[in-house]
Amino acid sequence: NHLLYETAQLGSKRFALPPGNLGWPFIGNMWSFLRAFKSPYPDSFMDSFLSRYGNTGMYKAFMFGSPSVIVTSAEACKRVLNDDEAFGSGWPPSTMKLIGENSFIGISNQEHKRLRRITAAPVNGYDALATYLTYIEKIVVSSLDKWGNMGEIEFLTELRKLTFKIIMYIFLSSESETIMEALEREYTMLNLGVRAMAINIPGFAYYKALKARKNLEATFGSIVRGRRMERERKENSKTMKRDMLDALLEAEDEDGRRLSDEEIIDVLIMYLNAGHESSGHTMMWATIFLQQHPHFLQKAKAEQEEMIKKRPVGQKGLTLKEVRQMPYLSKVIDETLRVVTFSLTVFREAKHDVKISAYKLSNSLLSFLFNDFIPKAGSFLPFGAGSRLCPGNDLAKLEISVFLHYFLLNYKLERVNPESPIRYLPHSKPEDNCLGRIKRLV
Ligand code: HEM
Repeated sequence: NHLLYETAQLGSKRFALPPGNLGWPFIGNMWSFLRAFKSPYPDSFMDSFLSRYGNTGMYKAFMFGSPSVIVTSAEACKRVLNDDEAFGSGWPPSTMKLIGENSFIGISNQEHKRLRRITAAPVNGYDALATYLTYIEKIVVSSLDKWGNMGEIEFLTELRKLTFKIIMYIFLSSESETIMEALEREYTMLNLGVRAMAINIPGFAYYKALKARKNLEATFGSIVRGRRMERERKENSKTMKRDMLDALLEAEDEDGRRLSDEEIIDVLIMYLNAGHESSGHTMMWATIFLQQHPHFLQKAKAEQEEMIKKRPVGQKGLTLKEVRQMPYLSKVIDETLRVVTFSLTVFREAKHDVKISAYKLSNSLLSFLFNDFIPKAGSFLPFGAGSRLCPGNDLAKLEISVFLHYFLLNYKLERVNPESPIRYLPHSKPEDNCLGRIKRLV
């Protein structure tokens, strides 16, 4: 179920703002938000609005430094996500500083459209996915094999490295372990700052995140400059392998303007972040949930075994057609996405006052996915909707399906602390990063 927020220009004319409260001076509702999300009951944050103001689906609040409206009903969320005329990106300035002013959350709708055109098909198109499948499969098989021999591992940490390798390969053709490990560590710091209070003082998460951002900028900067030089040297070489960085370096607008290094760096920082955290966490949760429910695990495994039996003799590995015909596994992934709600919030800014239901919304807005889910067609939006629908949705489902295919057929996870408490920020995960052993089935 969806829950959107909106920053409101207080002082209504024709319509009333939704019910709610603006919390404490300066910090608004952030304290109760952080308290709830650092407790075992994150839902208590929204529950307090529900119990005080009723199930109106929209609530006035003060979040992330702005007066806001939280929108919780799927209907209202869809209205907002699909109305580009009334709403633009509205992420808090503190987040923008971390993700980049030239990234998709900082640029005009027109520029956003252009960069989506350049980047979406090469990430998510059928041909692209068919090409990536071979690489994803290779890396999933070798990673599982390696983890099987490693003893105790932080399963989530390893999965994040795995998904990071995949997105690095797609964008930069890079397979260098050292670069990857260093970048991955910086991303962990960056993300801890994204939903923290924007306190830029040594020791605070946001301060460390800004430092991580600087390091990411420096590394990507040297990668972009290096590639420009390499391309100049090999100007006419047809044998050069092309990846997303080449596409970004070649892109021109109607006036022949090319993207600057700064613009490319921000797009890379954003894509590589969005493109690995989410799928890594989803792989872990799907594995945990399946193991907690052996009946569903057996059904999911049986589907994979059945599929392999039907394969033509001589076929090695998965085909894209097979991956798209795993109805049960696909439901397992959807259910995981629904329960886990990886994208807790998205933010939008109203360009002018907008009336939704009986309420006025203005300024900026963000969405939560909420857990009192009443199944209704069109109310499940794990990848968002409208012009900012996740451009990596098919890639994500492909990665997760390939991983679960090989895991279910050959491995099991033995957790060290199956009752480990859960952390909800920046993303839900067991506190011990799912410490355990990956064991090969005999
Ligand atoms: C389970 C995995 C994933 C989930 C749940 C997820 C979820 C989302 C959601 C809800 C949005 C919409 C944000 C908004 O409306 O402001 C989004 C946007 C985005 N996602 Fe994903 N995502 C996933 C995987 C990926 C992958 C693999 C990539 C990389 C290719 C990716 C790249 C992006 C980018 C670049 C955006 C910004 C799009 C824009 O503003 O136009 N995501 N994602």
